[in-house]
Amino acid sequence: MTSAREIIFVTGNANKLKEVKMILAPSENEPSPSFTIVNEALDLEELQDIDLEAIALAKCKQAVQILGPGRPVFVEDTALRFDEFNGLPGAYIKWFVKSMGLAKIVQMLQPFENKGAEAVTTIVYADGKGQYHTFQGITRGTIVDSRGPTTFGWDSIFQPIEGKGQTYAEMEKKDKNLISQRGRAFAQLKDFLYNSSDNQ
Ligand SMILES: O=c1[nH]c(=O)c2ncn([C@@H]3O[C@H](COP(=O)(O)OP(=O)(O)OP(=O)(O)O)[C@@H](O)[C@H]3O)c2[nH]1
Ligand SMILES: [Mg+2]
Repeated sequence: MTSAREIIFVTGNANKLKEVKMILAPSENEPSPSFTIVNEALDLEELQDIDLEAIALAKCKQAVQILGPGRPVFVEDTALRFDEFNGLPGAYIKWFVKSMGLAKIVQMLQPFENKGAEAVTTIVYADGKGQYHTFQGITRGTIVDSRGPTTFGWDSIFQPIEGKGQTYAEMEKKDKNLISQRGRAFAQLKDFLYNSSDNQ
């Protein structure tokens, strides 16, 4: 029996890792994949840019450089774009959450009627043969006063349009994964990895 090929997910974010493992796992009637996901919690430098694909690609190239070529690796970068702010904070949301806290982020939109936002996850996968592949998922929603546990980033202030009026933080993980930007982006990576062993 040959052992499963390892694919490395480089992230320092335990909440992302948990969701991604769930999303990439085989569903009930799917055979087990020929790979396993392993985590490397490298602290990668992040490009300061508006271009989400450029940020994720730079992150992945850095991971390949650190881990060495020939190993399949992926990273993801997640942004929260406010309509009223022409897409900002975008990838900078991490620093807004860290420095200001959720209540002040909600307050930033108070003068405006439009509380629309979109969550975007951009994945870059390096296939071990020198090719980079990009996948992106988007979920639209509204910024609301914090509801639910505040254990993951801005989950408690983002209410997806397609949910049942709940914030991400109030939803069961499996329900969040069905409609989330991460669920959508990783469904594409899953398809790509499951449908050809050449891709690993
Ligand atoms: O409420 C949330 N629901 C989500 O679904 C979600 N996904 C990411 N985030 C947060 O948004 C920033 C992204 O920054 P980010 O992509 O650079 O991540 P990170 O630096 O934490 O990890 P990584 O870069 O090592 O993978 C970080 O503050 C994350 O905590 C989320 N918050
Ligand atoms: Mg990061």
